[in-house]
Amino acid sequence: MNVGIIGLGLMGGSLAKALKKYALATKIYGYARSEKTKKEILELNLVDEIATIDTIKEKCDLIVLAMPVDNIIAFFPNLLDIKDDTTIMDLGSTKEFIIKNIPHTIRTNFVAAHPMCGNEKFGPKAAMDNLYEGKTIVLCDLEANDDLHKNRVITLFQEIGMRLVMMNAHDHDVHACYMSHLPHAISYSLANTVMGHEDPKSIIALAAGGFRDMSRIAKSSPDMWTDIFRQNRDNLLDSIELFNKQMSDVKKMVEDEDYEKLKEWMHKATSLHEIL
Ligand SMILES: NC(=O)c1ccc[n+]([C@@H]2O[C@H](COP(=O)([O-])OP(=O)(O)OC[C@H]3O[C@@H](n4cnc5c(N)ncnc54)[C@H](O)[C@@H]3O)[C@@H](O)[C@H]2O)c1
Ligand SMILES: O=C(O)C(=O)C[C@]1(C(=O)O)C=C[C@H](O)C=C1
Repeated sequence: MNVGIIGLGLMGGSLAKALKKYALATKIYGYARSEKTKKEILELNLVDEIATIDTIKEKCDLIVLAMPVDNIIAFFPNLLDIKDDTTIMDLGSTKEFIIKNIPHTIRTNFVAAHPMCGNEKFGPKAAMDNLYEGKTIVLCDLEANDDLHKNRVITLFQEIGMRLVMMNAHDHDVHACYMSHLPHAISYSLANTVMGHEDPKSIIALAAGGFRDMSRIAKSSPDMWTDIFRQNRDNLLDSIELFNKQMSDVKKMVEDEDYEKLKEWMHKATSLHEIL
């Protein structure tokens, strides 16, 4: 099968590497907008050929949309004339808004996927070996897909060694909010809190595991995360409200010097480690 990847950053570039490693594609085509990115992608040997959108539509059995979530939606008009047997798949971190915006004529071709793996790096240089192996891939609303498209995507991720989880898009967005989007909001908030208070020298000198762990994802791409927060706005607002309640609870316990209650509250939180 020929595969075309639109957006060759961390996720698209790493998928290209996995396709090569497991010999899952006859040929990998890549599409990028700028000459600089095209050159970078070829230098990194991520794809076999940089191609136009028309060539990708003509040659590819599977087209992967691996760009920020608003750009995925903006790209749909380019795909209205794909062949019936061409599969489209996205890797976006949100699902409900993307699925609502798929033109109905290509709905059966479009498989909504969200790999639960990644890191804070971005751009073609971030592409890495073995990003997907052993990780979870969430596939949403598969009942809307023709068997050909559904099975093509399922087989691909099974061959890479991913764990498949099927879910409806609404539930996905609620869970992805608590597992990923809220943690990013908290990490960005922590980074801004500390940077507004500490100078770079003390950050370098004193930052040990705790701050590094909590702030790592604050280095993630603002372009990517602004789109995610916009698309999952309602769930994010609900989760921030719950988080703020926890912050005011801890503030009150410390203010009141209610250390017994505080310890109980911390014990409850440590029980997360029985699950994770
Ligand atoms: N980073 C993660 O940990 C992670 C994990 C799971 C899913 N995702 C999702 O995967 C998608 C890609 O994320 P990423 O981390 O690879 O981002 P990235 O910034 O590393 O890569 C995205 C690439 O797409 C390119 N691009 C943007 N718009 C384009 C367009 N219209 N045409 C062609 N190229 C375009 C950018 O130039 C960039 O190279 C996003 O939708 C994101 O929500 C990310
Ligand atoms: O591990 C990280 O650093 C990530 O940001 C990966 C991560 C997350 O866990 O939040 C980020 C976005 C996703 O859509 C899925 C996974």
